Amino acid sequence: MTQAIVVEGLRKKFGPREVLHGLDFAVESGTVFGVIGPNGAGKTTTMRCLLDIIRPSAGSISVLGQDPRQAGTALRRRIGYLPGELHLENRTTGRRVLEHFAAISGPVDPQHVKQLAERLDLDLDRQTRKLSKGNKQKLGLLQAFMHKPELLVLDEPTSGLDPLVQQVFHAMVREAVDDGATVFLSSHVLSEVQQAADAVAILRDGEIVTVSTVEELRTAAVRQLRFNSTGTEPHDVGALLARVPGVANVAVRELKADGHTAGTVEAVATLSGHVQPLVQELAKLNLTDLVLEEPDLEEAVLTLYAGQPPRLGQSTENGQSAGNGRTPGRHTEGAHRA
Ligand SMILES: Nc1ncnc2c1ncn2[C@@H]1O[C@H](COP(=O)(O)OP(=O)(O)OP(=O)(O)O)[C@@H](O)[C@H]1O
Repeated sequence: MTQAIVVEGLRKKFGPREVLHGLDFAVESGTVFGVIGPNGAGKTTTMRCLLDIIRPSAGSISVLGQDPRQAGTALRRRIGYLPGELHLENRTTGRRVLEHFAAISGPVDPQHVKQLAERLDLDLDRQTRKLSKGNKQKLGLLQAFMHKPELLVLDEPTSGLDPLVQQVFHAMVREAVDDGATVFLSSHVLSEVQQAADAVAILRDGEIVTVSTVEELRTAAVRQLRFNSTGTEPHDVGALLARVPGVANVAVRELKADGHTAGTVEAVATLSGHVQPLVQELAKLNLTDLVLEEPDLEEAVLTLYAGQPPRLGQSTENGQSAGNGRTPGRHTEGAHRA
């Protein structure tokens, strides 16, 4: 697999203040890579460096096999960029804006533009000054996708879009990837990224905290567990749960007993990590009810934002993910509460 983006040791200073502290990551071609981080983490700055809108203070960047600082407009044409804020002239229409961008980005099929506008439900003949925030965002998306670029760099792409249009956007991303494109997108909330991304990098204060797949975040997150069982004493249920790795916060109580037979035992606990060891132990019980809730990924990410250190020994001295954070597939268990 080739790599559409390779970033090594990326640093950016604005005046004396460094806001990116040596980022290392790579994005495999034909995948969706999401960067999430709170406001001010450095997502936009990273994207602007990739596009050579601003220049890094140190480090190297390769985009589609080229150094953006050398490659100029030829590389720019192969990229579709949605900036965080699209600056539009007031006295023009969406159609004129797209014509302007098409002149820069190269040949655009008018039929494709028409289809995208229809899917996004965007009136291209409306004056841009009359466009709502969501409609401006649609126009921004349209100009990023319209020339079928090899790489899409999308800064907070779902911002301002209603849920139906967000679904259209996710379909557009899937289709672009099916056609071989690579997508690099940012968000400050995981829920927007988790639907689209193969790999997620969490950026905090100009450093990558972790790069992992959504599946790994899911495994690292804490789930609530609740079940009822019959024919077992509460302390036996408690002992059984104590044997399961990742189970914590256990509370067991007997719901009813008739004096002759053991009643129903209700257990609540939290689980972080893999479910299989739990399932093996639970199979020994006579369950009458079982709920294992969806993991709270937002909470897992917020824990990482809050600066809880990684737990799997993957952190290097300078706080970055080990192995350059390059491989989707590594993760930390910083999200574990148990
Ligand atoms: N041109 C600039 N001059 C000075 N500081 C800047 C400039 N651009 C960004 N910064 C600072 O760099 C840091 C990172 O900003 P950046 O916009 O990259 O964050 P972000 O993760 O995209 O946040 P947001 O979600 O709020 O857009 C912030 O502290 C910001 O104030």
